[in-house]
Amino acid sequence: MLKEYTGPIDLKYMSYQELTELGQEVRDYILEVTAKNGGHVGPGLGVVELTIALLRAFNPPSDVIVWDIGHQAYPWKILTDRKEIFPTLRQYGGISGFLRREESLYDAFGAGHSSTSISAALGFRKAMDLLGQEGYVVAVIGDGAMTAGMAYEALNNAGHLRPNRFIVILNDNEMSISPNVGAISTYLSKILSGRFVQETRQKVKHLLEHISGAGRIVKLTEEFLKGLISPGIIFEELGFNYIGPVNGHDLPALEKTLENVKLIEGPVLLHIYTKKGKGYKPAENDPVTWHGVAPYKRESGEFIKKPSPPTWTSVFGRAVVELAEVFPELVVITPAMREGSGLVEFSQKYPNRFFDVGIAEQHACTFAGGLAAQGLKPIASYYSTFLQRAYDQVIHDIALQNLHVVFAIDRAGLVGDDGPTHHGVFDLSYLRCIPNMVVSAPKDEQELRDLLYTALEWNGPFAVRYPRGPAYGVPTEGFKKIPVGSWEVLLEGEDVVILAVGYTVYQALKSAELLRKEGIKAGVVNARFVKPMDDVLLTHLCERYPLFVTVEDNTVVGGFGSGVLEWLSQKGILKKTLLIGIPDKFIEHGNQNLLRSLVGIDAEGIAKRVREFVKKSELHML
Ligand SMILES: Cc1ncc(C[n+]2csc(CCOP(=O)(O)OP(=O)(O)O)c2C)c(N)n1
Ligand SMILES: CC(=O)[C@@H](O)[C@H](O)COP(=O)(O)O
Ligand SMILES: [Mg+2]
Repeated sequence: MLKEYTGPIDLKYMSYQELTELGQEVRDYILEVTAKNGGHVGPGLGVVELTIALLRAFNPPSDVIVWDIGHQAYPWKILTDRKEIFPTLRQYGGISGFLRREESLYDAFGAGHSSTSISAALGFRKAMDLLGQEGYVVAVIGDGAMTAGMAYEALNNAGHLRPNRFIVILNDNEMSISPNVGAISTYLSKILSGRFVQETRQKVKHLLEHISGAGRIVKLTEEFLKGLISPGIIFEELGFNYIGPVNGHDLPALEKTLENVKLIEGPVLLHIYTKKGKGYKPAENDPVTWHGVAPYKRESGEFIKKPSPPTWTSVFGRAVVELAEVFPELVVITPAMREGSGLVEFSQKYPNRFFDVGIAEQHACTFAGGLAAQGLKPIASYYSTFLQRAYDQVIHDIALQNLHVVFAIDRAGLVGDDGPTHHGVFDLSYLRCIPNMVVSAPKDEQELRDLLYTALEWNGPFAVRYPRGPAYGVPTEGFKKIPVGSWEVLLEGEDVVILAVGYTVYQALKSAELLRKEGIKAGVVNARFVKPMDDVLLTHLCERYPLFVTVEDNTVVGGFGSGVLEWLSQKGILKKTLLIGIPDKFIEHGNQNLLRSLVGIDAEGIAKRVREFVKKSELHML
């Protein structure tokens, strides 16, 4: 089926039996490719029927389908126009693991971060109305993504605008990455389990038994009018027509529902239920692990493990468990990233001190602010890229009030296969400019532990950022307090000094070795505090070295290097300075180390730039 498949038009002429076969082949293909490349497995397997139904009931690209996040859209890629190039998924130069407008006309709106689909779809709808364009607009959003405020901002606006031909499909698999959390998730589960209807019957029975005469009729009518009987009361009250729940793996039922929904006036919320990982037993049985995976053996579902040092994430996870004993006031908050942030052990050992708040980065931050204001020591754990969502909260709710919130920022720098939506390459720039904020990055595992300890001993907002992937395997023990703002000279030199941050420190050290073989004596400094900087050491370095180089895995725009230039300017010092970091453009997806080498922040790249810099300065070309 899939071999001969040429595009969505084919789907319209297939029988349900053929479509079932095709669906199976799509699942096989996803498994074949992700087994080699890694990627998001469970989410896509769960929406194969939905994708087919959408492509049969609608006519994209003139009908607009907006997928939330896009991590579930592998079937969409295969069945629209990327069947042949699907094996390049998440490879450098290949197709993205998310949807991107530049990749295909079928990808109406790019994403990677969650809960944007309803807003974007509403924008499409209004634009099409104003331009007099026909067609339907559909947003597909998961139950996890429905924990984010942005989804409700959009529903609120849509319920007010009440557009026609506007459909939100809530794909409910009762999972975020972890099992989904929150009161809305509980409410949705109640609908799926049929408990809503049962409980409603109980309430009606109670009314019938306990209220008599005319009062009974009035009360009953009232309750009916309040919409007590509709399982989708929340959505109905927001101005949507609620339809569901519908089995999202029953293709004929799904398709028929979509055809009916097309006829309804006003916005529609179609609630479907699906199984994450559908059709692949390992993923069905363990949807948390199989949300997103590294390469694996398809037959057994075993992971292909290469020996490597512990990840930065696991070092953080262990550290917080130990720190919880030292600091009884310590509490940890995650916006839906318990597993990815290494917090499973903490959540199990200290369930009362752990808060998964759902995909709610803004709330997580201000919630941490409240906890801190009342005397606790919150660690707000974020992926760098997702902290972007909470920028105003960091400034307005935390820094302005100088509250003691520790921001543990994982996935800083280039993350690799997820690409530009997920690279954490802006945090140094966006945090450095906030008053009261301490911004730090460890060179290795022990320093990560020490910085976390230092942060908990501090009093005010304190960020510690560290990269994705394996650290170095340096032995770790205990915790020590590091003087805030202090840097560390790792290697003395003469010709040039390299001031490096976080991941780039060891790369700078290696580059200095390479340069030494060529007669260039480079000093290396671990600039573990991006803010405040080491005033005393910097003054000394200015006297000692004719040339400065700064290195960071953050954008060069407004990052650490810019901070050094600001410092020099404030002191009135003219110093030839080279800034090495992520260039001012979005970096594509691909292997993490490949990307690091392509942007020149690995040892060879740093050595090359420093060599050219030193040569130019010798020739007085600077
Ligand atoms: C703003 C933001 N925060 C966190 C994430 C990480 N993340 C990716 S998928 C996901 C779970 C989404 O759950 P759901 O929407 O139900 O989709 P499912 O994976 O169940 O299909 C999370 C938390 C993200 N992509 N964006
Ligand atoms: C889609 C999404 O946002 C997450 O699933 C993300 O891909 C996880 O990344 P890590 O693999 O770095 O945890
Ligand atoms: Mg889900």
